[in-house]
Amino acid sequence: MTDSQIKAAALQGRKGGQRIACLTAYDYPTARLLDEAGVGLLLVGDSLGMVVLGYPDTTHVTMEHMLHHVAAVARGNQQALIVGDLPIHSYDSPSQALENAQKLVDAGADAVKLEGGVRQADKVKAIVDAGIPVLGHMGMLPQRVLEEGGYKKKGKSEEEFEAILDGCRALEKAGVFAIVLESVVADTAQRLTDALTVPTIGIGCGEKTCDGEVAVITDLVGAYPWFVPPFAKPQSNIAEDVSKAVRWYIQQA
Ligand SMILES: Nc1nc(=O)c2c([nH]1)NC[C@@H]1CN(c3ccc(C(=O)N[C@@H](CCC(=O)O)C(=O)O)cc3)CN21
Ligand SMILES: CC(C)C(=O)C(=O)O
Ligand SMILES: [Mg+2]
Repeated sequence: MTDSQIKAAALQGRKGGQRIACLTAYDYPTARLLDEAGVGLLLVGDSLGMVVLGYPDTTHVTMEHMLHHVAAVARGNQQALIVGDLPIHSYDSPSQALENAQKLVDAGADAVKLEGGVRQADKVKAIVDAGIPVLGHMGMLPQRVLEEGGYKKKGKSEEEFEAILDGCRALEKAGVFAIVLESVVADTAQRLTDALTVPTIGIGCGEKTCDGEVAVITDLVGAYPWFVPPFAKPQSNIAEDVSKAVRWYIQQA
């Protein structure tokens, strides 16, 4: 087993046990701070398109963007498992998915994540068969925000629960080591967590309905005040600190 596979398997082994705390990171200083604080999984999310690059959503993110930020995060990290998001249209076929997953790994990622279930199972299998760990992502899929006309909660009906479960089961079968559940109503997220053999990692799924949590680092520290999802629980206000420091600087210059 490679180092990356060992780390992914260790996280997978935490199903129902020690909780999994994950955060996004997009640059060297943040990766270094989070790794040194003991975060076990650093996600270089395509959310960087919004909170770092200023695009209105994640559909503008390219492989070039991802490679640039994965490399920076890898330079700041020692212990954590680094997961790189495959951006929209970088995994339209199994061969393209594998080629781009390998590029993320060459840039410093240990694993990759892609959005969707049944339709993506063949891509996941191609990547896993090549020895690269894959994290699944179900529920609300931000790369489909334009088709869906917004960010909508998922898993509100029995049919939606069944559809998400089918997708998760296809991902499990294809070999993912865990699955991110995004914006799934709390009781559905809990039922999915109970039904699956791999750990679930929740965002916007309520309190402790999953085996772990992931958050966008700028939401946690209050560094991007212009788009904050309703479930964010900011623990500091970096935006205000920066404004204050800069106003002081202008004043005394
Ligand atoms: N800064 C930031 N934080 C994130 O968590 C995040 C991003 N950006 N960009 C990519 C996606 C988009 N995310 C979002 C965006 C909006 C909602 C939201 O408005 N949720 C409502 C939906 C209610 C409905 O069903 O209509 C909610 O109440 O949860 C949730 C997640 C999560 N991701
Ligand atoms: C919100 C997480 C799960 C993500 O995919 C991202 O940050 O891009
Ligand atoms: Mg993402």
